[in-house]
Order: sequence, then C-alpha cells, then structure tokens
Amino acid sequence: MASVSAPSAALSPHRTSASAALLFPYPCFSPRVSPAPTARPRRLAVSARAMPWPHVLTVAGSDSGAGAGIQADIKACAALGAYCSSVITAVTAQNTVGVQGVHAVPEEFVGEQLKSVLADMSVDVVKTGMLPSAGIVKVLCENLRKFPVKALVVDPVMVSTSGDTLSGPSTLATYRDELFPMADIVTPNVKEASKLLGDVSLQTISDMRSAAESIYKLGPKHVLVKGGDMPDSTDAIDVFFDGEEFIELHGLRIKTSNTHGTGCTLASCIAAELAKGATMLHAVEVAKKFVESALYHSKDLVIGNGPQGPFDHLFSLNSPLHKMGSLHKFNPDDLFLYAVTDSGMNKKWGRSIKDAVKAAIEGGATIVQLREKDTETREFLEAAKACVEICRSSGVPLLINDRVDVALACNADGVHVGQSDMPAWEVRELLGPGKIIGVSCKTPAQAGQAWKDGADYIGCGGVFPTTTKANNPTLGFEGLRTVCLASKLPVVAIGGINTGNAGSVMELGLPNLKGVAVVSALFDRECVATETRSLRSILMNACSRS
Ligand SMILES: Cc1ncc(COP(=O)(O)OP(=O)(O)O)c(N)n1
Ligand SMILES: Cc1ncsc1CCOP(=O)(O)O
Ligand SMILES: [Mg+2]
Repeated sequence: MASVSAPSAALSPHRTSASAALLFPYPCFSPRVSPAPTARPRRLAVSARAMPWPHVLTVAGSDSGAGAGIQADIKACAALGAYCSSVITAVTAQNTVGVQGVHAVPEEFVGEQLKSVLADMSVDVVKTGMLPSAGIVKVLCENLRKFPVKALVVDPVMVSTSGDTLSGPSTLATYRDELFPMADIVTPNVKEASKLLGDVSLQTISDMRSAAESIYKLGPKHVLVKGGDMPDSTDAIDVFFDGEEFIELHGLRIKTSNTHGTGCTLASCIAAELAKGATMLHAVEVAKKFVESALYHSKDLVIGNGPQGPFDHLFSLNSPLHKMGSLHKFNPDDLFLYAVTDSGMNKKWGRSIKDAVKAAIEGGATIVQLREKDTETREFLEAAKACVEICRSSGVPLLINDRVDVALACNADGVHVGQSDMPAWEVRELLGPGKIIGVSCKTPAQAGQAWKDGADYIGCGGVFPTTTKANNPTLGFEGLRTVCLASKLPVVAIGGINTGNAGSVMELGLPNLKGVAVVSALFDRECVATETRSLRSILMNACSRS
C-alpha cells in the first residue's frame, strides 16, 4: 500500500488551530436549485467534475441498531467532511442489548461490491471493520492489489462491545498474514490486541506498548492499541507506535454507557482525516478528540433499553455552541508566548483589539487571550469574532478572559478564569471537552483543584510586581517554583514580565513551565509586533541555554 501522503500545508506544533479549521471544512450543502439557462452550461459541468472530494470506502458489517458498523462509519465520515461509500460484508441483527444474528454476505458478492466502487470512484482510503471470514479478507486483499488506494485503515473487529463474536478464529491468520502487511494503521482495542497475539494478558500501559510493537512486526506501518477498556484508569489512554516512537495519547474518560460504535467511529475518523491529507499521528489525534466530543455530547442520550447505547456523530449540527471548527487539540507548547490584550492600553495607543491581535501574531505570539475588562459586551463580541478569524487563519489559539458567554458566542478556542470567576468545572460543563481552559493559581492547592476540575493549563503569578492588575500579590520565583512543582498541568508565568526579565523566568528550568503571559510589555508599547518579536527571541535564547 502506498504510504499516506504528507499534508500540503505541513502542520507545526503551533499550528493546530488552523489545521483544525481546515480539517473541519463543513461542506455547505446549499439546496439544489436548477440554474437559469446560461450561455455556457458546459463550463459548470467541467468545474464540478474537477472538484475532488475526500473519499473513504468502508468495508464492514451493517448494524441494524445503527450505532456501529457501516452506519457509524458513514456518519463519522460525514461529520468530518469526507464522502463514504460502503461494501457490506455481513448483515447483523443488533441492538443496544447485543447481537441477535449474523448473516455473512457471500464472498463473491463482497468482491462484486468492491469492484463496483473501486473501479469507478476515486477512493482515497479504505477502512475495514467486520470481516467475518478468511475468504472475505482474501477477496478484499485481491481487490486492494488490483485497485491501490492511498491508505488502508484496519480496525480488527472480532468481538462486539456486547461480547458477541463477529469474526471467528479462522480469520485471524489471514488478517495477520495478508491484511496487516498492507495496512497503514491497525487499531485494535486491548481485547483484540490480546487475541491477535495469542491471548496474551494486557494489563498495563507497558503491556500495551509491547503489544503495539508485536503487532507492528506483523507488517502495518502504524499501530494504535486502544486502552478504553483498561481497568482502573481515569484517562482513556491509547498507545500509538510508528515503528520508532511510542506515543501515549491521553483523553478524557467520559462517564456514559453510550459507547457502542466507538471503535468503528475512531477508525473511520482516522480514515476521513487521511483522505483529507492529514499525517497519521494528526489523523489519530483528531479522531480521538472527535470520539471524546461525540461521547460527551451524547452522554445522556437514551436510545434503546440495553446496557450499551449508540451516540450522536452529528452532534455539532445540533449544537451550534460547540461548532467543530474550533475542535482544537491543546498543545502545552502553545503557552510559549502568551499575548493578553488590554482595551485601555490599545485605546491609549490608538489601535483596535483586532489590530493589536494581528500585530502580536505577526510578532510571533503563540496564543492570544482577549482580556477586555472595560469593553461593552456587544463591542467585545464583535471584536472577538474578528479575532477568532485572524487567529484561526494563523493557527494560533484564541482564549477569552472570564466571559464564557462571549467565548461560546464567538466559538473561541477556550476561556481563562481566575479564582473568583466561574469555577473551571462549570466552565468545562458549558464548553465541552474540545475547548481549552486555563485557571489562575497562586498555590499548590489551587493547582490541584484546577487539575481535578478539568483545566488544561494554569497561569501563575504575579511573578513580578505589576500595575496591570490591581491588588495582585507578587509570588516571586519561589512562589512560581512551588506552584510549578506541585502542578500536574502545564504552567504559564504572568505578572510584570517583560524583555528585561523573561529570560530569567525561563532559565528557572522548571519542566512544566511552558512560557510567559504578557500584557503591558506588548500592548503598552508603540509597536506591538516589534515588542513581541524581541520577547520571542529572548525566550528562545533562554530556552536554548537552559
Ligand atoms: C494566562 C493568564 N494567567 C492569569 C490570568 C489572570 O486571570 P484572573 O485571575 O481571572 O484575573 P483577570 O485576568 O480576570 O483579572 C490571566 N488573565 N491569564
Ligand atoms: C492578569 C494578571 N494576572 C496576574 S498578573 C496579571 C497582569 C499581567 O500584566 P502585565 O504583563 O502587564 O504585568
Ligand atoms: Mg478573571
């Protein structure tokens, strides 16, 4: 199988927001209106054919309850903006209780479906789900050799989440010998990984790593061992292996019984992202975030009477407050140069909030917070919407200070709150798991609470005296060090930081101190871009020294 092509715009660690915007290009399905006759109708036809659309072919079983299988795959691809064709390998009678019956489609007819789709349509990525017999696996491999695609995603579905067998032991050898060597990624959960490796016991993250390595040796280019079923863990941890490096992917474990179809959905999302041109790791990260968000938004859904319900893949269509456009995987490195605006300072220098943000980004700010204490809500929201656009197009996350309502209305990437603002856990309830939440902390206890509440980072300060925030106690280096050492979350230092002292803050060498947040040193100056550039180069030099 040809390897996955790199995305046309390389994704740097600081550019996740822009990539998220690109990755969720909600296709605008305008109603089909017959165009009035024009002089050149042929042109329209030509340009329509010239527009390629990311295309995933799922080769899987039908789930009559529509939570998993083909139905989940189509919904997941639709949600991420990819077209999804389908080759059905089996029809299952299934609901929220379990699998009541399986009717495998004859091999020849699976082959006929494959040929129909692959010979005619430009499929980018093939994703496999339930392959009920060794014969069907072989037919698939033959067709993939005849009609090569950009990538093959193999979800080795063997047992349903209800515990029913979907693919017998006789297919295992064919999976391992024929399909895996063609795969770009294989995505077993721990139970499947254990089965694939002869019922080895997988209890720990270290076991998951060993399993990923052993499966990699069977031939796929990447392996993702999913740890959602691991006991006693508060996070949902998956292990990704590319043959060189193991990456642990941490996610929130959402408390819900509506988890039927998560495996199919994750693999389909990976396929959709690959079809759109993402790199493998990025595709996996987006897919994981998507599943987490879908589970979160569907946690209270009631469909069926059984123990495991389906979830809503198209939640974003019904939930304008959680638009997918901002699904942003938080990267702690984004805290490196945190520009925090101040309306008073910008007014003093005769610039708008929007121009201030543009200049900070031009100078190299890696994250922006709108801290507008004296701006009327209407004006603030308008400015915030304009800043969201600027930040998205530059790949810089935009957070709103204090105002959860404004953040929701402008679909910002997150919110920063302090100890007297809305508690972080309430903010998380309102924003959902896909947004970034920062909390100001001056003590280890506050840092611990921020972690429990589901925050992504903490702001710690004032490190130095400041006139920007009234009555703000100064913690000094010792206070900063104490909080950093106690914090399980990444930290950004704030308060009185400028080009003269920023280097000394970073040179403290505290491992989770990821950057500095600055107001007056950038915005109470004539040229914001120049000041930001100077501060950035000081920070970079300090980091290279420490
Ligand atoms: C990055 C960052 N850290 C700390 C703060 C301070 O927030 P808070 O304590 O809520 O005070 P106000 O900014 O609301 O006055 C921050 N804004 N950003
Ligand atoms: C908002 C805030 N929180 C703690 S100190 C501070 C003000 C930082 O402003 P400056 O960078 O101008 O000192
Ligand atoms: Mg506040």
